[in-house]
Amino acid sequence: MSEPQFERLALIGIGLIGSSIARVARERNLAREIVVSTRSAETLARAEELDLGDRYCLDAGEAVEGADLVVLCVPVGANGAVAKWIAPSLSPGAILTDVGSTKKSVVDQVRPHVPNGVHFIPGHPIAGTEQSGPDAGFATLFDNRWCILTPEQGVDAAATEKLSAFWRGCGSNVDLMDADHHDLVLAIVSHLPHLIAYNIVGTADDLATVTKSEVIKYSASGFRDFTRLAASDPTMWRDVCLNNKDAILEMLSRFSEDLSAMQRAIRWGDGDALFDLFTRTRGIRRSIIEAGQETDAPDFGRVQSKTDD
Ligand SMILES: NC(=O)c1ccc[n+]([C@@H]2O[C@H](COP(=O)([O-])OP(=O)(O)OC[C@H]3O[C@@H](n4cnc5c(N)ncnc54)[C@H](O)[C@@H]3O)[C@@H](O)[C@H]2O)c1
Ligand SMILES: O=C(O)C(=O)C[C@]1(C(=O)O)C=C[C@@H](O)C=C1
Repeated sequence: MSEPQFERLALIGIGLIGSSIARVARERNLAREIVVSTRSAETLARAEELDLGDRYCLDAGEAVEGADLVVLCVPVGANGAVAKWIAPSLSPGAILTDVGSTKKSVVDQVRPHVPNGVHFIPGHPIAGTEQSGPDAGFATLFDNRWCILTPEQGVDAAATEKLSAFWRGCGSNVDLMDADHHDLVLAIVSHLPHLIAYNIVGTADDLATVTKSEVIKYSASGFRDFTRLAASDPTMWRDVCLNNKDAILEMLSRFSEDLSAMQRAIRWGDGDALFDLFTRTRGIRRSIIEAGQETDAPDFGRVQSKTDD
């Protein structure tokens, strides 16, 4: 087996994403030592039971001491406080990154705390599930998925390449882009679908005629796909909404316009408009499958694992 790329990997936050990184890093020898830190003693104990790391610390500052790679795996709104906490303990030359679903607000929160000589390179693996907590992770989560890095101008190119190689080691393809562009793209491909799912499941639940038992009984239909997304972690998605406000509002307003156009086509019996749209969207699904971006159908049999929040 080849030498690990990093001597000491510190994971701050050990939920779905942190524990998946721990598992893949261990399995593929990406770091010589893995240090795990999270804010609750109960979750940390569970991480230890699952043998996710080599050392476990409740103190995030202690966890990052001597680490050459530090990955923040906490809800996006928590990154500023964590960065402030760990900043005095970061080693010169270390790479500091994160996995947050939004990028501009993470940069704004973290950047002011980054000491000179530490390479801060924000990141986002476009891979996940509706589950959370340390039990939910798995080593193959990042296989064949994209990981987007948003290095700021002037960041050390060798550090960016080293982090890219780490994510390739995790199984991902890596793309680099600007943080604002990331937030706009993710608003449409990830954030809006989740908001639509939360909304449709909420609407169904509010309807007096659709009782909860009927929702469960008939949910082998398309509705079930929405319930999976709508089961995603409330803390994570609250933070995504609050931290990508402008791009999400822009996409919601475009979506509302298109929904009104569809409403109009239905009202006026414009079958051609509906048929053309449905044909276009079917083509998009087919091209995603051809590009190998769609793997298995969602596994509804997975057990819901718990998180500490
Ligand atoms: N779940 C996904 O599908 C997915 C995919 C890609 C990226 N992300 C991003 O990854 C990050 C982690 O998500 P996850 O799904 O692993 O969440 P998770 O709920 O499974 O784990 C979150 C971890 O952060 C810790 N934490 C929570 N609040 C904290 C706080 N205020 N201070 C310190 N630690 C705190 C928790 O104890 C837990 O260990 C988020 O920023 C999310 O946007 C999630
Ligand atoms: O597949 C899912 O369950 C996800 O929600 C994963 C998903 C996505 O929207 O694709 C969710 C948020 C992340 O930031 C990245 C990935």
